[in-house]
Amino acid sequence: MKAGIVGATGYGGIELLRLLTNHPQVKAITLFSSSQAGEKFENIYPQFRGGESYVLHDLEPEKMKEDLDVIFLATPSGVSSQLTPQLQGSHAKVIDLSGDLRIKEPATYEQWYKKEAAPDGTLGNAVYGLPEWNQEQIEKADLIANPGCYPTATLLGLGPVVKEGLVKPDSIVIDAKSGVSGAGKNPNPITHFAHAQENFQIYKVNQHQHIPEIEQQLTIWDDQLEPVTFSTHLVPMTRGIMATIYLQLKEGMSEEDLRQKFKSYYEPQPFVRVRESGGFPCTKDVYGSNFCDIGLTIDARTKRVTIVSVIDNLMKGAASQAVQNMNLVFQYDERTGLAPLPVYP
Ligand SMILES: NC(=O)C1=CN([C@@H]2O[C@H](COP(=O)(O)OP(=O)(O)OC[C@H]3O[C@@H](n4cnc5c(N)ncnc54)[C@H](OP(=O)(O)O)[C@@H]3O)[C@@H](O)[C@H]2O)C=CC1
Ligand SMILES: CC(=O)N[C@@H](CCC(=O)OP(=O)(O)O)C(=O)O
Repeated sequence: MKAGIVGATGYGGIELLRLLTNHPQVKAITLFSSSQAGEKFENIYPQFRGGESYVLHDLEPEKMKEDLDVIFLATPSGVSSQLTPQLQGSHAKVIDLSGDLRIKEPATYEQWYKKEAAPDGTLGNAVYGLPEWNQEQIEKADLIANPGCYPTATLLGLGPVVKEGLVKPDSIVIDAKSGVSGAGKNPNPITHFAHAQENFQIYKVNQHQHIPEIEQQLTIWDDQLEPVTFSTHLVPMTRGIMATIYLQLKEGMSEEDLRQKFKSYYEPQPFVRVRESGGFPCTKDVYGSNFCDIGLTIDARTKRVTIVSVIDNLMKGAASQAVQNMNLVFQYDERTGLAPLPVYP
């Protein structure tokens, strides 16, 4: 199979290249760059020296869709909405890592992203690529909207309780934290080292663009749910997301019964690991891997449920989830090429 990566010089693109070079079904990889075509990849990222040498290519949608079997778009929002329509209509499958194709309602996308939405024909074809919950649709898809990093951690943490209609509709609060690589390779005033190190900052309060993505999936599972409170914080670490989720159940339930529900949903899933009683994951438990680890408890005093869900934002939150989706689309075992265990410490 021949794969292409657009935005290969970005953080998501680099991780895709690392994964695809170790994928047994991928025989050729072409890298595209909007700013550095003609440059050798290893000259920009010397850590890739010693392996295959890649030259960055100009984007030529007509040629790309004829030559390639799968095209990953690891580009900022606003790119895929314009580029994907030009890539459709061939045998090539497209997997978009940006937020452009996740929100079904164009006006909602435009409200939260402040950008023009993709055309209806493109949005209508895009399948939300959360493999643990959407496998059947993904297997038939030509176009995948790879979930956002925060939504991946949040939705995997909420799926088993929301899908069964167990949650009080107005009770969900999501307190999320991310490492700095979540913001991509270009520093801004918040992610600049001198500001971010030894600092802890809340940002985009009640305005984060992942809110509509999270609510869209939650209301597919339970249409009675009301808007959620979702807060994001920047942590001075390179990778990792922790979503700490608080909610109330409609009816009393023992912690063990709740844990059993999570286990029965996720036992068949190779990349979601549910902790035993008293166990809560930290971000280093999944660093560099495609795992999502989940811990949970019920407070005996308040009856509130606390669910903790961690992922590596560049892996399960972006590149490795995209490869998991590619595996499902091409009918490979979904674990293919995703062997890496977490890097620790
Ligand atoms: N970082 C993360 O943890 C996650 C990121 N995402 C999403 O994935 C996407 C990629 O993120 P990330 O890799 O972090 O971002 P980066 O900013 O690190 O990289 C994006 C790359 O896109 C390319 N690019 C920029 N403008 C254009 C353009 N107009 N046309 C084509 N290519 C362009 C650039 O490469 P070049 O100049 O070589 O073309 C750049 O290296 C984003 O949409 C992001 O929101 C999703 C989940 C997690
Ligand atoms: C730490 C940090 O800044 N993270 C980014 C994640 C952006 C992202 O992944 O954006 P899309 O999924 O919408 O493409 C943020 O919170 O905006």
